[in-house]
Amino acid sequence: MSADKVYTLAEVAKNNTNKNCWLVIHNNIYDVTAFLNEHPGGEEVLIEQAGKDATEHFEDVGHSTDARDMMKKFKIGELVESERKVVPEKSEPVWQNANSDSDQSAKSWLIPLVLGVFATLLYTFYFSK
Ligand code: HEM
Repeated sequence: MSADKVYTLAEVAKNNTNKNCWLVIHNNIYDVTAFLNEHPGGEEVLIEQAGKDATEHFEDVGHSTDARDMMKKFKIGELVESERKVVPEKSEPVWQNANSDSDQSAKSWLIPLVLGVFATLLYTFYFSK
C-alpha cells in the first residue's frame, strides 16, 4: 500500500469522475471509486465533491466512528504539507448534549426543592395554628 504518498490539490483535482473519484478529508487522500455504490449517503454526494476537499461536508453529516473506520480502507495518501488545513471533527454531538443536559437537570431540581421548603415553612407558620 502506498499510504504515505503525498499529493497536491492539483493532482487530486484530476480524479474527479465516477470512474476515478478521489476525495480530501482531514488532509488525507481517499480513492472512493470502488465505494461509490456502497456509500450509505449515495454516490451523488461523493461525485459532487470528487477531486476536492470534502472535509467540511463529511463533518457536517456527522459521520459515525464506523464510517471513520471504514474510510481507512480507501486512503491512498496525504495532502502535501503546504496545502493542509485543520477542520475539527464533529462526531460526538451526543456527548456534548448529554453533558449540558445533565448540567441543566442538576439545577432544575434545585428550584422545586427550594420552593417546596419555602411552602412547607409558610404552611407551618400561617396555617397550622
Ligand atoms: C471515505 C469517505 C466516506 C465514508 C467511508 C462514508 C461512509 C458513510 C457511512 C458508513 C454512512 C452511514 C452513516 C454513518 O455511519 O455515519 C454515511 C452516510 C452519509 N454520508 Fe458518507 N462517507 C464518506 C464520505 C462522505 C462525504 C464526502 C459526504 C458528503 C459530501 C458524505 C455524505 C453522507 C451523507 C449525506 C450520508 C447520509 C446520512 C444520513 O442518511 O443520515 N459522506 N457515509
